Amino acid sequence: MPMVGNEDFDGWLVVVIVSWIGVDGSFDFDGIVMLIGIVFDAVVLVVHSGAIGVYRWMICRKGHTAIFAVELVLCAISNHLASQSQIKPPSAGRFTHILSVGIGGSALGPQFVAEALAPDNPPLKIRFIDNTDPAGIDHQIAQLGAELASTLVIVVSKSGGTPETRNGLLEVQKAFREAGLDFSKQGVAITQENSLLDNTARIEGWLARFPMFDWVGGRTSEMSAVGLLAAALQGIDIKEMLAGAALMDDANRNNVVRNNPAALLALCWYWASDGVGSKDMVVLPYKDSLLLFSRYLQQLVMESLGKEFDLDGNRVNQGLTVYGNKGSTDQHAYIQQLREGVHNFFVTFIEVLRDRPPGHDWELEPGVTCGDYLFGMLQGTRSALYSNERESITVTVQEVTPRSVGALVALYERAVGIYAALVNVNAYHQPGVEAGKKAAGEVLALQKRVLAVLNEASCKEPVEPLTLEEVSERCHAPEDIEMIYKIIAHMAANDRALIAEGSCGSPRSIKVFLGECNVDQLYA
Ligand SMILES: O=P(O)(O)OC[C@H]1O[C@](O)(CO)[C@@H](O)[C@@H]1O
Repeated sequence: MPMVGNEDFDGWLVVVIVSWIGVDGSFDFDGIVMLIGIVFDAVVLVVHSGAIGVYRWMICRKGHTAIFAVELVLCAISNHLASQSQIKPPSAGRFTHILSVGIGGSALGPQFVAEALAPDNPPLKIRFIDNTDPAGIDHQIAQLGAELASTLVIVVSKSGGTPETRNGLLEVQKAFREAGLDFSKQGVAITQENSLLDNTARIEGWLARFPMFDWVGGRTSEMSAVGLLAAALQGIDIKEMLAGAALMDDANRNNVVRNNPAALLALCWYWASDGVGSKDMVVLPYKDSLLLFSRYLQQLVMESLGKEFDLDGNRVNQGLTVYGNKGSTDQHAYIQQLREGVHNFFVTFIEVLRDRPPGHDWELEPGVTCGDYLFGMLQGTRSALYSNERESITVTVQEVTPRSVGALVALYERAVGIYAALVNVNAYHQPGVEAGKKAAGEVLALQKRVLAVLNEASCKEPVEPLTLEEVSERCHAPEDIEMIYKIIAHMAANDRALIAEGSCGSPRSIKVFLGECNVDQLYA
């Protein structure tokens, strides 16, 4: 079990300990050395392509335009914070809450960092709307209750046009109207200049707008305004986060691969999954505050690496599946299968050495603390997996601080870039997501046609309930009959269509109509 690592970066520690089972129990370091050229060519290429969130690398290069962009955001955030005492909601003494509206890369980083680093009693408590689930949105708004009046709403969307985020915004604005509040006095946008969201915020005169730059990817945006504004408002030291990320970036520029954490990590992934994603990455932080790290990594890794084609246009269907929750909790859920079942994974243990802040520990039995149990569970699971030839990587941090979290974010962002270069895919686009978005748009368009047909039949005297076949024929979409059934079942469950005969459990039995005739034909 070789051990390689980078130690003691200015008071904090990141060690990558790699345990693996080669055929002969060893690792081929010559193999790594041969890969350095590829890795570093790739890193340079990636940086030069500008298609990234590797802006910290750019910061070091004085004179690069990116430095101005990044400093602009930091400056805007600092100015905002400096003047925070003067910025008050119209109907409350001060802001007490943040409601962050965004999805994917515009939510996962801030969620992870809030869970990892927000103090127990932050100056502003954060909540998230990260879906277009009406009940989920209602829940967040209901939980805020009267404190909506002292809530800062941060709407985050790089593109400024993501439907879920737009819907969240519209729902929140409705809640503000119903509470008699002026949303524009409490709304902040983080988005690309001139996006739909940017224009909306500008025209409606929102409290503030922070820019997001084209070269900052959504899933690599935690260290941009996306992550930093919310973090700063929660009282998290964002300069320390940036310092940790910068230190990690420095380390990752080291062209001795065994001293380069991101290259090591990427090579471990490559080795463990045969460079084709043959094994899943199970991420197990042994620390409650890092619970959301695996969810954050799931997008970072899977959206970046899960690609149909490589850069030469070959169909490769690449990717690395990521899942995980936290240890030792997961030992009582699925570790049984990891130890003894199908061997289709490798584990990443995230180990945190500091159990509690200094002076707070106590021994719950002679010589043993609660944290010692957590430590023992991690080490025991790691050894048990190893003894059954299950590979694992251990990333160790001294403690969970803004600095180490910044370093972790940078470590994985860079590792993803390097791995993408190794397997020759573009880590910085997501063409596959478009297919689902397009199909969702088509479903909504079909729903409008269904509504128009049902409306017309419901306006007849007497009302004409229709079978599914009749609806699909009148929609000129017989091939979409299954989707039409789904649409009608959904509308019926929400009292927006009525079942005259039959039941949704037997699609061919149903006859459907609308409860009322809409003479204005709004659905057409
Ligand atoms: O920040 P936006 O543009 O709203 O996008 C949110 C998320 O949607 C995606 O584009 C995928 O649909 C992600 O890459 C992104 O993080």
